Amino acid sequence: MSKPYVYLTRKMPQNITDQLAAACDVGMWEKAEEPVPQHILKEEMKTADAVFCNVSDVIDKDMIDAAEQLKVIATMAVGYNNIDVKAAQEKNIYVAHTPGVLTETTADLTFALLMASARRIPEGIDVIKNNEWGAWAPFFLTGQDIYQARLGIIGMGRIGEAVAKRGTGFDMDIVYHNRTPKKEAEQRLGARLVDMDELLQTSDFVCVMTPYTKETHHLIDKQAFDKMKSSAIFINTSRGGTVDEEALYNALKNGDIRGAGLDVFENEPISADHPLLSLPNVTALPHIGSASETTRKKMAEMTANHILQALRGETPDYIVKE
Ligand SMILES: NC(=O)C1=CN([C@@H]2O[C@H](COP(=O)(O)OP(=O)(O)OC[C@H]3O[C@@H](n4cnc5c(N)ncnc54)[C@H](OP(=O)(O)O)[C@@H]3O)[C@@H](O)[C@H]2O)C=CC1
Ligand SMILES: O=CC(=O)O
Repeated sequence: MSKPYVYLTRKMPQNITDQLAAACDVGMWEKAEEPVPQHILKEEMKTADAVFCNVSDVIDKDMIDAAEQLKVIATMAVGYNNIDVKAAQEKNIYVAHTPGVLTETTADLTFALLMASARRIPEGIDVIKNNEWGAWAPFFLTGQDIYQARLGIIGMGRIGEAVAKRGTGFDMDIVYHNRTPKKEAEQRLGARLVDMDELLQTSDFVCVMTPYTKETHHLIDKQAFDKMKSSAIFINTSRGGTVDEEALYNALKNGDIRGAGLDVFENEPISADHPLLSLPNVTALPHIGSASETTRKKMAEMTANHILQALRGETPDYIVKE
């Protein structure tokens, strides 16, 4: 009997392909830093039993409908907005993802962005590298205090809570907005549920940690920036689409808010000539929230394991339920 066929959309380490090869025939896009072209992925999906994908692969209804024997789409990510989950469910195809394992690593990066933006660290680095460091000056590169500031978290889920926990170490006053209250987090972190307007109007740091859905598309728009304090710093490590980037650019340019720390963009990779990147008060990173070696290895192992589970006829440990 022939083995099931799994297709990996990026080059993965040998231990991962070995793990899969013990039970499957393995096909792989051999480049680690370049996504597989859509037409190749669609062709591979027609005959694959399993797909090992990531945040940059768009897996739409057409591709899912054309798949003849697909049993699982396993993404090496917690976010799955790039996959048409409904179309997969209609064909009883599992969509598996990697929640939890990347929570602390992503919270670390989110807090790093917050600190870098507040204390103008990229600008300081540029000053040194460009040989622009003159005499000590009383108000040179003065930033914003983090300790005892108000941290507003939109989307108090796994990562939101982990960011809030870091905030407690800085004696921050934590408020959050969610569709459902998080009583346990409130007690543990001293966080307070507020409505969106109060969060936007009173927070020193506004941090978005929701998934990207129809409901959160451009959740942070011109009206939202208008409500924020002119000293507010906006942090986004969720998905670029939760924010209207043109409104963000205008808010930063006009001084409606003080700065932004961004790990995600509407179009990734963002082009170097994107207007947002011309602003000194933007700290931008290339979607590296979960990018520690340990965490990425765990995510890859978890993804491979989900595939093996589905191909054995078991339900993968973490499937998306919508
Ligand atoms: N930059 C990076 O590299 C990474 C980015 N991410 C992003 O972070 C996201 C969150 O991950 P994780 O914390 O594990 O997910 P969770 O599902 O644990 O948390 C998401 C939270 O958002 C809340 N939420 C959902 N919709 C809304 C809404 N419309 N308004 C307000 N709150 C909302 C949910 O609560 P409720 O439903 O009750 O409202 C939930 O508490 C991922 O979906 C992904 O997009 C994740 C990892 C790395
Ligand atoms: O963006 C990364 C993810 O895991 O989601």
